[in-house]
Formats: sequence, C-alpha cells, structure tokens
Amino acid sequence: MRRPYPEGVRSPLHARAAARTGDPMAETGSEKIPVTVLTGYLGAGKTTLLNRILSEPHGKKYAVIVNEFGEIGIDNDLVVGADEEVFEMNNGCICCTVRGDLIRIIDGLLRRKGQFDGIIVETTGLADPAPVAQTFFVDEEVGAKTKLDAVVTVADAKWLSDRLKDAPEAKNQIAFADVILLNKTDLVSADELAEVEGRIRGINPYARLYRTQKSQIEIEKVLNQGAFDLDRILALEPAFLEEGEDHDHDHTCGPDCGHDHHHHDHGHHHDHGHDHHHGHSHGGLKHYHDEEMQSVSFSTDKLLDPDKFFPWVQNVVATDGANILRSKGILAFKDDPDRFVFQGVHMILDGDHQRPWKPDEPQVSRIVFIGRHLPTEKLESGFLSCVA
Ligand SMILES: Nc1nc2c(ncn2[C@@H]2O[C@H](COP(=O)(O)OP(=O)(O)OP(=O)(O)O)[C@@H](O)[C@H]2O)c(=O)[nH]1
Repeated sequence: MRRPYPEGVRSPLHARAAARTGDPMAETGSEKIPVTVLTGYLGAGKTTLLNRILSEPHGKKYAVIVNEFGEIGIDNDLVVGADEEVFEMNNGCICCTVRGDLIRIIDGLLRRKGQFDGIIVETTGLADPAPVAQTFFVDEEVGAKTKLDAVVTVADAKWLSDRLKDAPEAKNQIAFADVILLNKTDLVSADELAEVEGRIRGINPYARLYRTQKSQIEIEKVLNQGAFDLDRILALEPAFLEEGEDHDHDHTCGPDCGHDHHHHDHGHHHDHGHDHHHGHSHGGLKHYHDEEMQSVSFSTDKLLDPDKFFPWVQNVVATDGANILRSKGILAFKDDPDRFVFQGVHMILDGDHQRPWKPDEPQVSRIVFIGRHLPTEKLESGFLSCVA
C-alpha cells in the first residue's frame, strides 16, 4: 500500500524516532538497495561516467535506469555493459510522470531481489533532480527497500558557468549534489577551473568535489557514499566556508519553479518567529550563498527533544519547503542512545536511527538547509528552541 507523504510523514518519522524496539536492521535500513542518482547538465559527461562505472571489474551488478527527456532512446544504446540491464524512462513531463515511471521500474526490479547490488539512475541533463530524489522518500514501498545513496553531479568545467546563468536546472543539480565531478578539466585553463570551482562552492559547499577528465574517477568515490552519513560532508565544511563568497547576480527560478508542487502541504504556518540566539554560542550559524542559493547549518551540543524537533522541522518544510531544496541532519535526542539521521527534499522528510553514539563521540546535533531565500535567523532560533 502506498501512502503519499506529506500527510504520512508526520507519524512515520516521529514514530521511528520513538520506536526503540523491532528489527534493528529494518530500523537502520542497512539492507536497503543503494540508489545513486546521476545528474548533470546536457553533455557534461554522465554517460561517460556511467560507462566507466559499468566497465570496471567491480564484481557487482547494477541495474541502470536512464531517463530521457523528449528524446528517442539514445542514451540506453550508448551505455555499455552487456550484463547490465538498462531501463528507459521516456516521458515528456519530468515532474510527474517520471516519478510514476521510476516507481514502476523499481517495483519491477525489487520483485527480482537479490539479482543486483545497486541501482543507478541517470537523469536527463534537463532534469531537476528533486523529483527523482524525492521518489525515494515519497513512495513507501520503494522507500522501504531502497535508499538514496547519493546524488552525483557531473559538471562541465567549460560550460557550467554559462549554464548557471541561464539554466535553473544546472544550478539545482549542483545544489543537490553529494558528489560533484568537475569534468572536462582539459578544456579550461587553471584560472578558469578555479573560477568555476568557486562558483560551485558558492552554491554547494558540502559536496565532495573531484576534478576529472573523461569522468575518470575511482568507483568508490561515486558509489556507496552513504549520503545519510553526514559526518564526512560536515567535516569538510569549515574549509569550504572560508573560500569566500561568490556573488553572482544570476537569475534563477523563483520559489514556484520547483516541479513537485503538486503535493505541497500548506496546512501549517510557522510560528517560530523569535529572533534571539543571534549569537553563535551553540556552535552556531554558518552560511554561504551566491545571492540566491544558500547553505546554512546549525549545531548544538545540547540534547534535543524529539517532541519539539519533529513538529518544528515539519512546520519549517511545510512553510518554506518550496525554497528548501535539501535538508540534512544528525541529531542527538534525549533518552536515545542512537544517532538519528534525517534528510529532506523540499517538504518531504525522511529519517531513521543510524547507530549508537560511540562512547567518546560528542553528541552534537547538526542540521543543514540548502535553498533560496532561507529565513536563516528564524531557522536558527527554531532549531535551538528544540533543545530538551
Ligand atoms: N574534452 C573532453 N570531452 C569529454 C570529457 N568527458 C566527456 N567528454 C565528451 O563530452 C561528450 C558528452 O559526454 P556524455 O558522457 O555523453 O555526456 P552526458 O552528460 O551523458 O550528455 P547528455 O546525455 O546529452 O546529457 C562526449 O563526446 C564525451 O566524449 C572530458 O573530460 N573532456
């Protein structure tokens, strides 16, 4: 049975935080099939990367799902690897039909469980990755058996800067990424490369970034990244935050440009308007922005109250979800020995217990929002008001 979020999200998410019994494997989702979403603007080098992954002697079997936009199936013919099964989604409308297609294909794959180790979804260069990524949160059956491992974005070192000016999808693809391949480095000078890297960092300071030619990269840096494991991403943060801000005045789409507005939940309004805690004494506020796209993160070493946190974060995404592309967090709740990790795409949230906090590990809660026009101070004071 499928239950579309968001009305369902309240109980499952909260219930999972509360439930301390049951099968621990199911709780952590460690048996779920990892899904890698491969994105990047037209011609950036996605298929090149996919072929590279599939050609390596990794001894694993991946199912590949190719999403094309208004084209006749070409990409699937370009994908190598006779052993791999390639499924094609070919629909005009990225926003709605693709999700249905994707769910249907994955459902079919799951019925043949055990035959593959991972799923790779190559999206069209014109796709906003949000609806694809959301599928893994929205659909209950798909979400129960698969987990979004990472969004991997291939960026064209030569053309990305231009596309950031005129193609909102290109910006979203960067903003969504957990891993970025800055590809085609052979086509630009060292200065140009530094410039485009700065622009990428202006949009997304958290992703792991690799400079590549012909999408050449070790497979371990792309697959099985565990996007849920924010440690790594957040560990990188301070250095990136010091690289300076990138002020460009590109116009990108407004809050209404998202392609997933058909399931918004507008039923709640925000009431966390307090503006105290502007000081950063709790580990504080960090932000980085390029005029429109921002990343803000907060942390606290005080334990959180789940009964405060979940209503708050659900209210935040219900209110500002159109502007929040991604949210991620590692949380330490009172009376809970486990780390709770969550991530969201726009107004859809998902989360689970991950593993026990280690004895010597500081129980610091960290949360990141990536998006446009973020109400930074409101977010910070709201987050800090969730302290138990
Ligand atoms: N010079 C240069 N060319 C590259 C590099 N990587 C890929 N290419 C070429 O760029 C072209 C596009 O690569 P693809 O891998 O098909 O790109 P894609 O992102 O799958 O393209 P779409 O399917 O159109 O979205 C091909 O001709 C590649 O050979 C690189 O690092 N340097």
